Amino acid sequence: MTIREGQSIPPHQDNCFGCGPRNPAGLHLRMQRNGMGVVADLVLDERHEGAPGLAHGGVVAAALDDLFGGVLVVLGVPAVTANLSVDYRAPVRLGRTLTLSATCTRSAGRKLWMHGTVTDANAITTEATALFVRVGLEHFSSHADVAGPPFGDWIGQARTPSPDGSGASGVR
Ligand SMILES: CCCCCCCCCCCCCC(=O)SCCNC(=O)CCNC(=O)[C@H](O)C(C)(C)COP(=O)(O)OP(=O)(O)OC[C@H]1O[C@@H](n2cnc3c(N)ncnc32)[C@H](O)[C@@H]1OP(=O)(O)O
Repeated sequence: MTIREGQSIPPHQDNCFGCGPRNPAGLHLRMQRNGMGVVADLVLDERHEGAPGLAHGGVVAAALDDLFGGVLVVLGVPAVTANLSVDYRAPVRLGRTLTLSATCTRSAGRKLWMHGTVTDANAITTEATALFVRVGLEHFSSHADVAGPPFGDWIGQARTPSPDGSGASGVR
């Protein structure tokens, strides 16, 4: 599946907590391709509250983690989060239109390094880095049926890992 610049990223699957349209407890993220990365707007509300009037940090981390998963769709690389590190620079307020962006900064072997930010009115509130590790399709198919759309649509066309684990185009 080729996703053009500005085009919507399909949900990982309909019930994904981050981007699935069917998940009633989900964030319903809608991502678009931005270069070799993705961007999304997000408004958090009282369902996502931690301190009064502010977003729970775990929710913000989950949103960025899911955006990294969107970058994988752009790259066509099945991978999972091995490590996620979040710098909370400023409180994230509820009811604001937040801009989230994520990209892959580097890859080597099976490893991909991600970087993402949350901004509110152009000020960075949150910055995250993550290590993703490329996995075979059986990582997903051994737990559930992943043949159907939308998961199957794009994961079925993902490149199988090359012997050296490389193959993520557009990443260093
Ligand atoms: C086509 C697009 C597909 C998109 C995908 C859909 C996403 C779906 C939704 C997305 C939603 C959002 C995303 C989610 O929510 S993903 C859900 C949360 N993540 C998981 O559940 C992952 C669980 N963990 C595992 O399955 C395994 O531990 C993995 C697969 C990660 C590695 O186990 P595996 O046995 O396979 O590999 P390895 O142990 O030989 O390690 C390999 C290399 O990695 C290095 N390493 C490993 N761990 C760490 C670490 N913590 N810090 C630093 N380094 C680490 C390791 O040193 C080695 O390096 P090197 O020695 O080679 O240099």
